[in-house]
This record gives sequence, structure tokens and C-alpha cells, in this order.
Amino acid sequence: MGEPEIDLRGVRVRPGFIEAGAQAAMLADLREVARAAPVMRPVTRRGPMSVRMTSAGRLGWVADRRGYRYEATHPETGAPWPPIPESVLAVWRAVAGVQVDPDSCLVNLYREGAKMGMHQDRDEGDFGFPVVSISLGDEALFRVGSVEKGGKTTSLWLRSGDVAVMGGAARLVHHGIDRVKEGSSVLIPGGGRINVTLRVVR
Ligand SMILES: O=C(O)CCC(=O)C(=O)O
Ligand SMILES: [Fe+2]
Repeated sequence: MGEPEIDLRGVRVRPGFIEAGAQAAMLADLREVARAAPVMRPVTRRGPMSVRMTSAGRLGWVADRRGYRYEATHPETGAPWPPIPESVLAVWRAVAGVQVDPDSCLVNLYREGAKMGMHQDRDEGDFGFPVVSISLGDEALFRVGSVEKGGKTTSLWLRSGDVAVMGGAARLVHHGIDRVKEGSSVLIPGGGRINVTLRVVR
């Protein structure tokens, strides 16, 4: 079950929660997700995002020039999103502390130079449910601030197999990925990092 939990400004980080064999199995499951729902590079009003993404589950998070929202179908194929893999659901059930399963699984792919600016996850209908975030592949510098914009932040390198839970008072904290350490893991062919976030959107 990995190392002791870390409290990062209320975000609970479980280092090494997913062991190497399970990481490889999850990666294979995510490859199937990407086959059914091709990975896209969202272009928002601010321009193209550096992170590529796709989704699984009843609802997928979609970003485009019109804004951010959850949708039941892939914007390019028009098909429903594939089901959330059991390997991913198992992590939610082990750490989320709620009886409800997630209805959305966002798969973020960080290739060369990709990062994610500070933001809140607030497109969901009920902030009583946590967000569970799984890291695979290269290490990423995860920055956590406060619910309020600006102010003090604390950073931690997330490694392959780490799981972070944003719940309770930390459900709406600002957070982002400053950078990814290229070549720090050999899990993903071609390099890079995959982050999987599970949410109850409803
Ligand atoms: O990549 C990460 O670890 C964070 C992803 C994230 O914050 C998000 O998808 O909302
Ligand atoms: Fe987020």
C-alpha cells in the first residue's frame, strides 16, 4: 500500500499507491480507452492547450473555444465515451471514501513541455464528492494553493503510481502542473506522463 500519506495543503497524496505491475495493466487499459476515444488537443479561447486529453465514463470533460463543460459524446467521433476501466475504478473505490462510483474519467497526456496552469476543478455538480488523481509515467511538479485565488502555494513531485485525493476542504483548492521531468520514468513508450482524474459529475 505504499508509503505514508502526505498532506499537501489538504490534498491527500498517497505515494506509490499503485505498484509497478498494476501501473502497466492500467496503462494497457488506457490505451484501449484512447483507441475508442482518440486523444485530442483542446483549443480554447486562450489557444491550444499543451496537454492532450480524452475521457471515459458517462461524461467526458470537453474544452473548446466556447468554454469548458462535460459532454456525453466525443466531440470528434460523436460516439459515447468508453467505460471507465475496472483497474481505474478500483483505485477510486480504495481511496475516495464514498459509496458512489465516478461518472467521469479524464485522461491527460503530457508530452514534451506540456504543463497545466493553476485552476480549480469546478465544473461538477456536487463538490461533496472528491476528485481522485492518478499519476503514471514521468514525474510532475504538482503545485497546490488555496481555495481563494493567489496566495501561498506548496509543490510536490508526483511520481508514477502516486494517487492524490482532493476532497473535503481541499476539494476546490487551486492546483496545477508546473513541469514534467522528461525521461524520469520508462513506463510510457515514447516518454511522457499520463494523469487520470476521476470525478462524480452527475
Ligand atoms: O495532471 C495532473 O496531475 C492534474 C490534472 C488536473 O488538475 C485536471 O485535470 O484537472
Ligand atoms: Fe484539476
